[in-house]
Amino acid sequence: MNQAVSVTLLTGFLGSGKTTLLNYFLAHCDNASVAILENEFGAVNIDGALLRGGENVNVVELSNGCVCCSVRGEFTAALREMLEKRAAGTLKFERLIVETTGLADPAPIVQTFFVDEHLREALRLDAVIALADAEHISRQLDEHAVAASQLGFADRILLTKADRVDEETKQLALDRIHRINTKADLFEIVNGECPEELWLDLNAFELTDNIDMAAGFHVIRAGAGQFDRFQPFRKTPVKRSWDDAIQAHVFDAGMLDVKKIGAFMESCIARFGNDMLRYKGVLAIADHPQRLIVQGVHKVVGFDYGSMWHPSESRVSRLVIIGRYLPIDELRQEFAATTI
Ligand SMILES: Nc1nc2c(ncn2[C@@H]2O[C@H](COP(=O)(O)OP(=O)(O)OP(=O)(O)O)[C@@H](O)[C@H]2O)c(=O)[nH]1
Repeated sequence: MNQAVSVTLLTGFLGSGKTTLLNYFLAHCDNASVAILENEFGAVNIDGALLRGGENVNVVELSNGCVCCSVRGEFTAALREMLEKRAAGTLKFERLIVETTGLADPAPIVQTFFVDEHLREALRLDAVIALADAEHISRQLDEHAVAASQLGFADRILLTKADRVDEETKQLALDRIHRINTKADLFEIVNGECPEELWLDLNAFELTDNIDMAAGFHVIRAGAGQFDRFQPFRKTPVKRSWDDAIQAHVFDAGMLDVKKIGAFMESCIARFGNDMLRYKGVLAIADHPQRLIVQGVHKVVGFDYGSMWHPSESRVSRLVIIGRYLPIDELRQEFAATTI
């Protein structure tokens, strides 16, 4: 049986540089056995034609709508078909990259990978990568709610086209992005030049025991061989703003009562699931030797016991919710009340 295929979801508003990034990757990774699922909004798929396909590259196109809404069934069907061909040996790929339309909300697409049992087994969603055009992102955020959703969902954000703007415009774009997503590391890339280590195989959806949150905000100019030279950009307190309603919230506590935390999660999801874009938690449960890992997208949630606590460790719980319009103070109180 084949191993689960790693899937990278590439999002970002229209013209943000998704195809350019893909082309750079395809041009520099000779041995990549990759399938690309392209979704173009409109009857003619232009991006598919713009991609430089190589011998090991399979481009599958989905047109006539956007995977997040009208063609979601087609999206699932296309994924299934690709997997069937892979199993039959007629389509060979070890990695799948899904390039969504610039108008797609990533939420329903991500959910597809959680909900569909067959896809869940065969595919492993690696990360959501969002591209943001330094020149236009501020205006796009003002005018299109989906642009904020794309950034809010991202595990990693790549700032493109900074070569086209002055330092002040770039700073404004960075501030704006940071207000929406404090969780994702941010890198600056120009013309798609990005080492694959920066956007592939990030394991962002792994039910791991570590939640590396709020570690700061890093910007680098990702040139050849330079990607290990991180330059911490800044750590500003998160400012709230009416138009950037998506926020990452971190909830910390000690040991939790399993029934209380279960009831809290259930009620939180029932009331606010639609506005909880993503959440992840590593929880310390009283009288249980293992970490409890929780992970979800909107109303789809999974719980799993992870690694054992070491006797010398202090058992602490951390839950991160990325969402919009959440009554955070109320949720903090409720979360705190689940401790023993
Ligand atoms: N100056 C500059 N131009 C860029 C950069 N990245 C992409 N572009 C250009 O921006 C335009 C749009 O890039 P695409 O890669 O087609 O953007 P996309 O996100 O695939 O666009 P959609 O498919 O419409 O969503 C192209 O003309 C690219 O050459 C960059 O870093 N700097």
